[in-house]
Amino acid sequence: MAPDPRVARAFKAMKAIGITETKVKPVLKKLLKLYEKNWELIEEENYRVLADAIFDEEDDAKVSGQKKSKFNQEENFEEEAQEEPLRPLKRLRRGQEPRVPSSPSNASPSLGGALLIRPKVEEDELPATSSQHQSQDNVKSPQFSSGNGRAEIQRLGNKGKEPVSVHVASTENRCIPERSSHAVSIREPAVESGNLLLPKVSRTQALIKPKDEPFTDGMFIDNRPKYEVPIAVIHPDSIGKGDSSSGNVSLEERVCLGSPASSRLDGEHRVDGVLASSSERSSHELATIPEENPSSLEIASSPMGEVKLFLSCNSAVGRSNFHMPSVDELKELMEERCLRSYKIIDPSFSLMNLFKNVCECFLELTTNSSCESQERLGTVTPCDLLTKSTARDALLDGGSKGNIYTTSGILRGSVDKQCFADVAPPQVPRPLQFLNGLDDLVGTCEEMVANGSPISDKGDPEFSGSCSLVLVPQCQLTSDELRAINDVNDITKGEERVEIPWVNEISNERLPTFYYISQNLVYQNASVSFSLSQIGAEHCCSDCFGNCLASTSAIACVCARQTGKFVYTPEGLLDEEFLAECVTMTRDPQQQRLLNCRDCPLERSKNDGILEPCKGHLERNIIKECWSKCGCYKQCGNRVVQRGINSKLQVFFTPEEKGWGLRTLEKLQKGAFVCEFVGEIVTTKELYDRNTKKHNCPVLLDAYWVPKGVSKEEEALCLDATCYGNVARFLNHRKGICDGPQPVKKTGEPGSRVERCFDANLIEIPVEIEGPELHYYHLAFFTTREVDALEELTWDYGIDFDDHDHLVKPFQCRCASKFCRNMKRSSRKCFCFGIDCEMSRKLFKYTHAFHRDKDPDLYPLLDELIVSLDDAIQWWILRWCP
Ligand SMILES: C[S@@+](CC[C@H](N)C(=O)[O-])C[C@H]1O[C@@H](n2cnc3c(N)ncnc32)[C@H](O)[C@@H]1O
Repeated sequence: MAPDPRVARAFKAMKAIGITETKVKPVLKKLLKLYEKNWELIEEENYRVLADAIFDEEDDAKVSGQKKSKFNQEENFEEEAQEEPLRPLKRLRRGQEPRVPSSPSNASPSLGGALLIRPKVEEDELPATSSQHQSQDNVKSPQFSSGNGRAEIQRLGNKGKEPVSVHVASTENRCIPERSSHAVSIREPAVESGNLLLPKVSRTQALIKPKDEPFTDGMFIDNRPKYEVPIAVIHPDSIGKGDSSSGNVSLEERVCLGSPASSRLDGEHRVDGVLASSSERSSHELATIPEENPSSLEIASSPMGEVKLFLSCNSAVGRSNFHMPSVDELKELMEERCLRSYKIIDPSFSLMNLFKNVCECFLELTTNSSCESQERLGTVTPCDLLTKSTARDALLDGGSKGNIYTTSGILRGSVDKQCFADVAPPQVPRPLQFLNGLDDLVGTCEEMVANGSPISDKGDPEFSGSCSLVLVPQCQLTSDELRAINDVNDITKGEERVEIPWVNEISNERLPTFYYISQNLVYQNASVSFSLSQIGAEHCCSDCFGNCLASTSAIACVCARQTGKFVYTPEGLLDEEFLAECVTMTRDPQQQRLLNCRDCPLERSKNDGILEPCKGHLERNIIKECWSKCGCYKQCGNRVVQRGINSKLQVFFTPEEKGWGLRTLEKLQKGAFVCEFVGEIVTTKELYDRNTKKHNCPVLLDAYWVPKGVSKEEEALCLDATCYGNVARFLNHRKGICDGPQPVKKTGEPGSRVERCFDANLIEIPVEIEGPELHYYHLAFFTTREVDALEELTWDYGIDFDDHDHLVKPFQCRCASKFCRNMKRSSRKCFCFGIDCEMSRKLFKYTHAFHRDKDPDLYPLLDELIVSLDDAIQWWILRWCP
């Protein structure tokens, strides 16, 4: 008959750690019986229970052998010893001396009556006195024990399910009262073969070195069983007697770790070798571990008598208790993990696991470090914005779970993809940098494993010990790369009222480098002056008070006079009528009014003094906001743009090969202010002097050129956001939202030409804020319609893609709009009307413009005709043109 595969697996697992089948068989049999064939418990943690039971059996066999030879008696002992290995609990009474009565009332006060809460299964199957004896033994002999030097903890099944808990039942406070605030350094106590219940760290999964520490970090994870264990006890006789500061007094005589409350290893009173209530964390002093004794403990005490041990793991200690790990601590931890845990027992040893443990070790020891401490030690330099816990997640999960940058939910996954999809260091800036840094640590660790040699201190003598172990190398990222990484959660670096994160869900490309500014800055020659003396009262509503919008007469507010009404609603949205007007004026070719200047500064700049005919500047509506010189308050409803960005925005990498774009993370109402276009204020001349290829996103501030008759070079201004700019620099050119053929409608009706102009969901509107600097104004973007969350925000650059002499170098537009002006038409010959359809479009455009100016009466008729024809042509083009 084929062996039971589970049995075979158990044999195999044991074989891997050098235990023969002969040894396994009887123990396994007994365990199965004990656990009622609950294999899970046996298989758990790589057959830990089984391995332990076998080891225990071996130990006991030895002990019994010794006893036999010594006393040559106790005939029943062997029988008993044979039973014991079956119960992992047996460990707790190994080496026990004659048992004392089991009544809890007899428990030694020095232990507070440590009781062993056993699983029911044990009560059912073990002699009733057994557990009682165990606990009483421990009560009676409060000595540190670890048998073979290990602190021990056993998880057993309660009916095969629940772990054993060891409770400190007494509420007596065993702390030495009125301890003066002093530090005590205590060496590892001499241990005797065991009487005291101490937690045992699993051989296979030990993450924390158990040698000197009674507890493992794993114990403090909330959803794990809570162990209530007396860590150290004070002999009743020694209380009040001993000089607590005396180095001659033994540990058990002098120290009680924590109050009764803090002796519970739960919640607040975490013990990483440390017990302390969080409220008193600040008043501890630290004793240094003597160099020669790497395994000694650091003990701090507070005036309240609380004592705190700083052992090797501080991950659960609060920030204020930050303890920078020393070389010895790290070494101890590593030794335990690498030498003991891995070398001896773990059958599934792998370098990767080792590596993970190194990382975890490192992180555990630094998790609570403050930024300053990290900086001081030169640790994790490029990673300092990444929380240690997330770094750990990233490291330990290999990024599979994502969530590298957890502070922004939106970033999840994408950043993960970006950082971990590719192993190439430049594309995995932060985590890889971190991993690279740990290479050294791993190397050192491996060396240590191989040689058993301590880690050498090669760090700055000032930080001797710790420094050499914090082996994160010099930052290998360029400052640009670092900037991109650091700005991931907020490209504004705090310049705006809101954070604006970036995300790339498409590729590994990082955000281009630029300097975020939230206000326009003058580059060099631009003549922009905000001197208060220049701004007369006639341009400010000096007579207003409070909120201008609340005043009964809009005209009372000088600022509103320019538009004839307030353009903002009390909700801060653009007035619908005003918005519609702006849209038609800006986007509808029929409504656009192009104004030509005689001496166009733009043409002059472009052609180096050679005057070309002006191509025309769009006439626009302008908003005048109240400002500091006005009588109203800052909260006045006529101040919207100047308050800055208020929506949740995100820079993202577009899937349509448009590069980066901007989107909203929340629904935006129609007429909502989104952002201003901020950049360097440059003269058109300065702009052309720059490399025009690089600077392809300038914005002309030309709304007043004609009326004001701008002719001075320093007053012909543009905004260039290429190097210095705000989030608007990521706004792409309009994106199509219309699907299917558009019905031919009259102007202004849904589906008409105007409707198409809503292709872009933002519109730019000039805003005067500071004063009547007519050649300078702010350019603000407002939504032209309701915009859904995650929708890309776009505006119509107003590019004439056919005009190759344009300031903005045309790009291959991928707006996807049916009405895209950059449709590839050159090769398209259309046979509608027997002419090239590009030509036909132009023809209609110009005819229309001509007739509108020349013959207003003809306009409505012509308009309708053109709309019909143009739509027909476009429909034809889309349908039939090659
Ligand atoms: C103001 S920037 C917008 C942000 C830019 N996408 C980026 O990655 O930084 C303008 C540039 O974006 C690209 N772009 C904007 N709209 C586009 C569109 N509809 N189709 C293709 N490219 C576009 C062009 O390269 C253009 O020069």
